[in-house]
Amino acid sequence: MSFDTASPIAITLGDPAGIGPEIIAKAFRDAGVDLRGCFVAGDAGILRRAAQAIAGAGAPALPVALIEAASDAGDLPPGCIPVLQVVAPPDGAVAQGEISAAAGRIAGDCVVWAARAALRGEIAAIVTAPLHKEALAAAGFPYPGHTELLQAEAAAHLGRPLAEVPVRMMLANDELRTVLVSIHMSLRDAIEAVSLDGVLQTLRIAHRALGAVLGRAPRIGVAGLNPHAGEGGLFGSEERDIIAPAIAAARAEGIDADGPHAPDTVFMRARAKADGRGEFDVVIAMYHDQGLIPVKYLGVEKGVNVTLGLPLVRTSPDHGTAFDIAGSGRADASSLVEAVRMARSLVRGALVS
Ligand SMILES: NC(=O)c1ccc[n+]([C@@H]2O[C@H](COP(=O)([O-])OP(=O)(O)OC[C@H]3O[C@@H](n4cnc5c(N)ncnc54)[C@H](O)[C@@H]3O)[C@@H](O)[C@H]2O)c1
Ligand SMILES: N[C@H](C(=O)O)[C@H](O)COP(=O)(O)O
Repeated sequence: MSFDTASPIAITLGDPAGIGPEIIAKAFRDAGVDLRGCFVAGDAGILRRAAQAIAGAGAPALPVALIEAASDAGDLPPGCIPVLQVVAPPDGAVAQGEISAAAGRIAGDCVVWAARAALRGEIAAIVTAPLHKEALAAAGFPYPGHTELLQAEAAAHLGRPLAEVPVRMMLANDELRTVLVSIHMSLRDAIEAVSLDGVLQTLRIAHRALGAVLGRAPRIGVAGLNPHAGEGGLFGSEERDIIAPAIAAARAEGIDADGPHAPDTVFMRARAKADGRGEFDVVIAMYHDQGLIPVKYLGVEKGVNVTLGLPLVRTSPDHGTAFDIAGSGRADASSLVEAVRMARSLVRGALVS
């Protein structure tokens, strides 16, 4: 699939009770060049409040410019926040730092709007500001996060069952990438989800997506599930019975997969060294925290979340709604700016199926 690199990029508002609107306002203020051609799919009033929060009470804030259509985003000069009003304005001010169904509804509706616009080809990519999963659930969305919501929107658009549009979460910074076998589920369920099909599908998706970006087969390191990758069966059998056969099947397809490796050391082996290369281009992690802790630990300001397998480009900062600092103006916008940069490079390289 090819993408129109001149098309605008939608940044979804995120949960208005969290730091999403503030980091968006900060990104437009401090990284105007990177944000050219981007617009906010959201609510103008919430963005005005966020712009004021980062400016400080009484200080002049970055103006919000309402646009009529996504295609107007590229016409605006830097020094403003282009907003397309895609939701009804909330009744009254949304309380910051609190979970609410109303805030979850606004956050979710903005993502649905952006997903449909991207699937219709009206925008080049989606960059999602963080939403709160409990608020999303309180609003009645039957998805744990963006990834699953976007998968459902894509499947509906393509007229295919969900299982035929498999997606995976990748977290990446300039030193390390990881792709997860399973995402938002309990640890018990995640252990059950380590299946031959699930690991093999993850390897295929990572191979295809990263191959498009790197221009060669990625070197994929596969983590085990158990301590020391099972220590020869002493600490578990999933490596021998499930993960190793999945790696062998992938290798038979020409995928450069290696492992299973001890989960506590495979990430340091993959991490880029001074020459910019690590032993692996990406690590396949067996569950959410196994993969995300190493990447987030390298710096919440650097990581980018990318959904692999979608027929659209979607990136996101690697952090959440940070209710503890929402409204203070202290939130760091770097990861959002990285997510915009990553979205642009993916639009150019088409890291999608
Ligand atoms: N892309 C997303 O939508 C996304 C990503 C991760 C978490 N979440 C959701 O966000 C909610 C809160 O999650 P959490 O508390 O576990 O993680 P969090 O990332 O919101 O916060 C963890 C810590 O990091 C700090 N922090 C986070 N982002 C920051 C930034 N940009 N600048 C400065 N400090 C920052 C917070 O203040 C907090 O101390 C949950 O509902 C979670 O599911 C959403
Ligand atoms: N798993 C992600 C993280 O911890 O950063 C986060 O929950 C976002 O997930 P979605 O992109 O599916 O909303």
